[in-house]
Amino acid sequence: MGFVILAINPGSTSTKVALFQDEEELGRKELPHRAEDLAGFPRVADQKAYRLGAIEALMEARGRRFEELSAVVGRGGIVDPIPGGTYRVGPLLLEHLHRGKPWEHASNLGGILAEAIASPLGIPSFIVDPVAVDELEDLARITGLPELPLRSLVHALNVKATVRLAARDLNRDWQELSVVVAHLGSGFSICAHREGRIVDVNNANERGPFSPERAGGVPALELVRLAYSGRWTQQDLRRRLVGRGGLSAYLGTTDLREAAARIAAGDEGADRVVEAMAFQVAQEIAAMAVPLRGKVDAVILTGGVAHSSDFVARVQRRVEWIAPVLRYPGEDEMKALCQGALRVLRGEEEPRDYERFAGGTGER
Ligand SMILES: Nc1ncnc2c1ncn2[C@@H]1O[C@H](COP(=O)(O)OP(=O)(O)O)[C@@H](O)[C@H]1O
Ligand SMILES: CCCC(=O)OP(=O)(O)O
Repeated sequence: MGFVILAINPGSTSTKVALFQDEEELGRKELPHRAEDLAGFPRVADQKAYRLGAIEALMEARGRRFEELSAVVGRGGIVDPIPGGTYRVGPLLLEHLHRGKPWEHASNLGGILAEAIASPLGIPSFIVDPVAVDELEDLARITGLPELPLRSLVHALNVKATVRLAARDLNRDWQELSVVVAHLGSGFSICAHREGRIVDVNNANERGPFSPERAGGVPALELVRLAYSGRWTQQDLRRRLVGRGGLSAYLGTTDLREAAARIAAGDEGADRVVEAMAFQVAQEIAAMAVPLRGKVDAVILTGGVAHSSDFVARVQRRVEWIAPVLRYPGEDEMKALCQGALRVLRGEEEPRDYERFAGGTGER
């Protein structure tokens, strides 16, 4: 008898749901949420009942029952800084997923929804490698202002799943590898991954290259000037930096495919912006070779943008002097969630104890 696992991955405009029998995927569906349906909820956690209803309707429509499940696993969100791994959703973790501090992220709902389904059934609920994973080396935290230390915010779920894939392909143990991983999605996480830990990262919302929807690092003093110009509310400026920055700000689209079509039609401005994005990605990759002391087994490109052979080539020609470039386009976070739950259910890995790490700064 194997395990039946429901995986839930909430994003800002949809909830992805997948059902697995062990590693075998039985089905998956992306449930879209219209902006007007979410607009009535002041806080992300307030969407719990609404999204739960959508998942219940999907299960019913597919003739599946929650009672078949062995466990429910959700993408985890912004909680206290914690090391990577699979965490059982207990009372403190649940409280912190609801709290959404210092800001809210849709993925906080993953653990909340998993717990809401699992708890009445008496089965475990988990989160795996949440965006709050913090395994940084101490030096990486120092920014130049003690009151503004680097906070680790990273696409840890896909980063770690991709390192495991690369290790398999290189015939190595993933916990022995030293690699630079660039997760290139709507936001970019570029990190140094050494011996199983993300020892440095740009922070997908605040530093490093611009991305399809995020501004990345911008001139700090000019940002202060904008913030006090009276032309921006805090919320609007945040949205400009994370959501309407990067490609969106320059080209009015977050879709690299649309940018590519414009370039193919001779748009030199679009070409310049995409080239700049690749240049900044390469710069950040090179920077991440430093914490690895130049001993880099591979540079790994993953995420939706890695589907673009043109973009990969623009980055590759600037970084191939560092190490061989491996490409794992897209992501399979649903599978990664299932695998994280399975490792614990099968006793291959101990579940992590959130209480043990909560309340810390990430330094350990
Ligand atoms: N086949 C593709 N070719 C080129 N770009 C792609 C392709 N698929 C996705 N992208 C680009 O990847 C970016 C989104 O990446 P994705 O990993 O889907 O993001 P998210 O973080 O929203 O899950 C968008 O700019 C999109 O245009
Ligand atoms: C900030 C790291 C997580 C993140 O940005 O996720 P999304 O790109 O899915 O919003």
